[in-house]
Amino acid sequence: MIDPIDKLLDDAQSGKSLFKNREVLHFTFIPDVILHREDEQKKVTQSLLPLLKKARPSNLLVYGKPGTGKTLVVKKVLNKIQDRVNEASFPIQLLYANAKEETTLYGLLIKLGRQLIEKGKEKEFPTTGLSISEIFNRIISAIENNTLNTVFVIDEIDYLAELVSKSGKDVFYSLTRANERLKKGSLTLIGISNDLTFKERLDPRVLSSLSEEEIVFTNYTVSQIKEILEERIRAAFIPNTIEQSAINLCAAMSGQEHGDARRAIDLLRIAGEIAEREQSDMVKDEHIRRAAQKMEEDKETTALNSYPLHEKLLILSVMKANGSTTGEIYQSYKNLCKTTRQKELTQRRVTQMLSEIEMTGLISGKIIHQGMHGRTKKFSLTLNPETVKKAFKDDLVLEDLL
Ligand SMILES: Nc1ncnc2c1ncn2[C@@H]1O[C@H](COP(=O)(O)OP(=O)(O)OP(=O)(O)O)[C@@H](O)[C@H]1O
Repeated sequence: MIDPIDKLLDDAQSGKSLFKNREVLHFTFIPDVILHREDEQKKVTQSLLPLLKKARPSNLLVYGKPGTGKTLVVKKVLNKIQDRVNEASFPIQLLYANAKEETTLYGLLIKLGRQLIEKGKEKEFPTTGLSISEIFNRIISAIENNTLNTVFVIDEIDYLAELVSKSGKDVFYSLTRANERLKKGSLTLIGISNDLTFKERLDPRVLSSLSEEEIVFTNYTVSQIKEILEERIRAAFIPNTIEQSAINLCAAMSGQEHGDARRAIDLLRIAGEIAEREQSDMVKDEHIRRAAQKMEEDKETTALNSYPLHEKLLILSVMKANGSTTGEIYQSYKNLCKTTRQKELTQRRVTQMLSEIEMTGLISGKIIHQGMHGRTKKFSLTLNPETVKKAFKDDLVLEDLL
C-alpha cells in the first residue's frame, strides 16, 4: 500500500507547478504598474509632495470601496518619495493599522506605536496597563527622539470612530493635531474609509483637520479588473496555465458589486492552489467557482468563531429548531444551556441577541402574523449547517451538541 503522505509529496514533487511566483499574489505585494489609477496617483502624490521638500503635508482623507487600490497607491507614492529624499537626513516612516482589525482603541495605538520603535523594545508599548494618553505621549516621544517624519495610515478609519466612542477618549482630535505638540519630526494622518457617510458622524473640529484634503477612488469596471488580473497573471503564473474563460469569470465575479481588485486576486490565487492540488494543467472555470465557495465559507467560519459562547449557543439553537418562533428558539437555547451547564440568559436578552445576529446575515428572521395572537418572528439559518458544525467543532463546550 502507498503511504498517503508519500503519495501527496510525490505528486507535489513530480507534478506540474502552475505558479511562477506566488508572492506576487500576496496582498502586501506592490506591483510596478498600477493600472487605471493615474488620476488618483497624481492626486495622492500632489497631496504628499511637501514631504519631498521636507515639510509636513496636510492630513488626507481617502474614500473608496474596498479593493479599489487606496492602500496600494498611498504606499507606492510614499515609497517613491522616500527613494528621492535622503533617508539619513529625512527618514519617512509609514505606519499602517487597520481599525477594523482592532477591538480596542488601546490595541490600535499600541500597534502604531510598536512600528515606531526598534525590534526588541516592544515593552515600551505593552499590551495592557497604560492609559490612552500615556500611549499617545510615548508615540510623540518616539517621533521626537528620532526626528521621524511619520505618516500614519489608518485603514477603515470609520471603525476608529467607533473605538473612540466606546472609550470616550478623543484620540481623533489628538492625532489630527499632533503636530502642534511635536518639537521635532512630524505626523501626517491619512485616513482611508470605505464608508462615504463616515464624515457626517465626525466632530466638526476633527473633520476640519482630518480632511484638509480629500481624494475619492472610483470603482473599477469589470474590464478594468480583467486587465489588472491579466497583468498580475503574467508575473504570478507560468504562461498558458489559465483558461481565458476562467479569467473572465474571475473578473465578472469580483466586478459584480463594485469592482474589488483584492477579491479578484484572492480568487485567482485560491483557484490556482485548488487546480495545482488536483494536478490540473490549467486553472479552469470550475476552480474559480470552487475558490469563490471556499472564500465564502472561510468568511462565514471567521464570523461564527468571533462570537461569544451564548451567541454560539443561540446560533446552534436556531440550527436545531430551524424556522421556529422566538419562543421556541429560546426553549431550545435553554435546553442547550442545561446540557452544557451554562447559566441561561433572559428571553429579553436572547431576543436582542437574535436581532444582532440577524443583522450580520447568518440567520434570517421573518415576521409572522398570527391573527388575534399578534405577531412573532421565525428564524432560520442562512448557512449550511455543516459550516456551523465545522466552525464550532474545536469548541470544547459545544462539541457534544454538534
Ligand atoms: N490598479 C491596480 N493594479 C494592480 N493591482 C491592484 C490595483 N488596485 C488594487 N490592486 C490590488 O488589489 C488589492 C487591494 O488593493 P488595496 O489594498 O489598495 O485596496 P483598498 O482600496 O485599500 O482596500 P481596503 O479599503 O479594503 O483596504 C491589492 O492586492 C492591490 O495590489
